[in-house]
Amino acid sequence: MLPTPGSVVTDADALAPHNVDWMGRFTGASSVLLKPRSTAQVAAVLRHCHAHGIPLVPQGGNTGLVGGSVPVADEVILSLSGMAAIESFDATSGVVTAQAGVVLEALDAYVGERGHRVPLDLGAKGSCQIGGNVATNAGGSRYVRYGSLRASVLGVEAVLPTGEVLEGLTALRKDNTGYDLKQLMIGGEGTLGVITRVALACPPLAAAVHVTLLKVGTFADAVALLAAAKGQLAEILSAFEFMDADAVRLAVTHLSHVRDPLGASDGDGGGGGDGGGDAAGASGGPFYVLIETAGSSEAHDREKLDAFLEASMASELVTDGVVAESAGQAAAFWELRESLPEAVGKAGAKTFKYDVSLPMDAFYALVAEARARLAAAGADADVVGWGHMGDGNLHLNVAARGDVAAVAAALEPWVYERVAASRGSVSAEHGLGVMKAGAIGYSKDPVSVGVMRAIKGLLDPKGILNPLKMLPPVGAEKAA
Ligand SMILES: O=C(O)CC[C@@H](O)C(=O)O
Ligand SMILES: [Zn+2]
Repeated sequence: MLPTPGSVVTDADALAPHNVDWMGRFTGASSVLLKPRSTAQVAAVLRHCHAHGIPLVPQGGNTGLVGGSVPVADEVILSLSGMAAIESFDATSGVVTAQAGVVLEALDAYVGERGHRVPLDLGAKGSCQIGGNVATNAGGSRYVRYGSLRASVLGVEAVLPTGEVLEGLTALRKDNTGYDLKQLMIGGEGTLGVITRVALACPPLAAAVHVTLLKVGTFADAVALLAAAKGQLAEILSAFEFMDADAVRLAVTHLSHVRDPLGASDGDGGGGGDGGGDAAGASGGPFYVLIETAGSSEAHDREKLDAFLEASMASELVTDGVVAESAGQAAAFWELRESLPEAVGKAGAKTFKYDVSLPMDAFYALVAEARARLAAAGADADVVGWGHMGDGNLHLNVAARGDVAAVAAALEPWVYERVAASRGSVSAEHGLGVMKAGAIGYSKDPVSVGVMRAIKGLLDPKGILNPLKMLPPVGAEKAA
């Protein structure tokens, strides 16, 4: 099969952005990128690589945060960007079938024009691709409403490391015939197969969407607000996003286009510096909560939201808040929330990121303890927390300056041990990639890791597909 023009890239400048992740933290040294246009071409590449023992790394939008989509050494980069067709849409079921390289935002726009929405939304939507989203089982801010992609992805076509094609592109809602093999591809981080096409169930577009930004004084109040939102907003709740005051401060300080709509009225003294050991700083308060509702009736939804807000104000759970009165204002609230990864990246020489699931009683305690630990170590760092609180998913971020090695030593393995002690997950939604492969043992028992290794060995006997991602070399995992 002759390569089509542009499907083989060897020019060093053209390769450079594919050899490094977007945060600039993981760099590989691949000398070739392949850009197949069809499943048959992907299969041909994998057959060849399998026969000759050539390692390769699948790459979508390369927006991941754990170094999962860049080479560790000189693996061939297999880009799915050349497979970006939306192939079909079923107006009755809302099922869209698309090739792996379709950009999430483009897919959402396509189904949006047809009265539906993709059940996944995240900050990187402008460049991440649906194949990568499925391969990493990306979470994002609509998870609280639509749940994991594992339920919304109805079918997956994937090429196995041997070059065989797993023909799983069904659009069936129910299918209990045999093991559900597509689940190995969803969240498999490209270690078991290369996803080439997906069938995704998209819920109806909401006729009424409301976005509100609220401020609460303590983390306990944020927890109570979440319970109230789940109870009172119920089926129209479509996002419950949490940000601490220091995260918001970093965004407005480092990003000129971002504003804090509640900033001017910050009269409770906690929103200023990064703590310095005072009580407000140690607790991290105040906290911001972005709530989105999405439903079918403007009047009904607004009535529900207003009743919820009145009750929350009356009970003094909420100290301040604003409801977006235009689409532009709603977008600005989301911009504040989605700008946090970029903001924290600008605040220090090195950013440490921990994407964890924790029970509510340990959720913000992790941020507060990390802050106290680093202060005690004399570190020059901003310690901030935000996340998808409705799903128990915290993003602990540390922007470190000065002696970053000392910061690393203070954080690891302490963070992982702390999460394991709470029976949390050390990888809630970003995956393990190369960054956290060695930490798998903090969240999975040895028997589970052994079964994972056996599956990997069965499907990829030569270990060519995305090596050193997700599963560390035998014996290299740290125990809980
Ligand atoms: O940068 C992070 O830690 C989280 C990124 C993303 O998952 C988010 O929810 O903002
Ligand atoms: Zn997230």
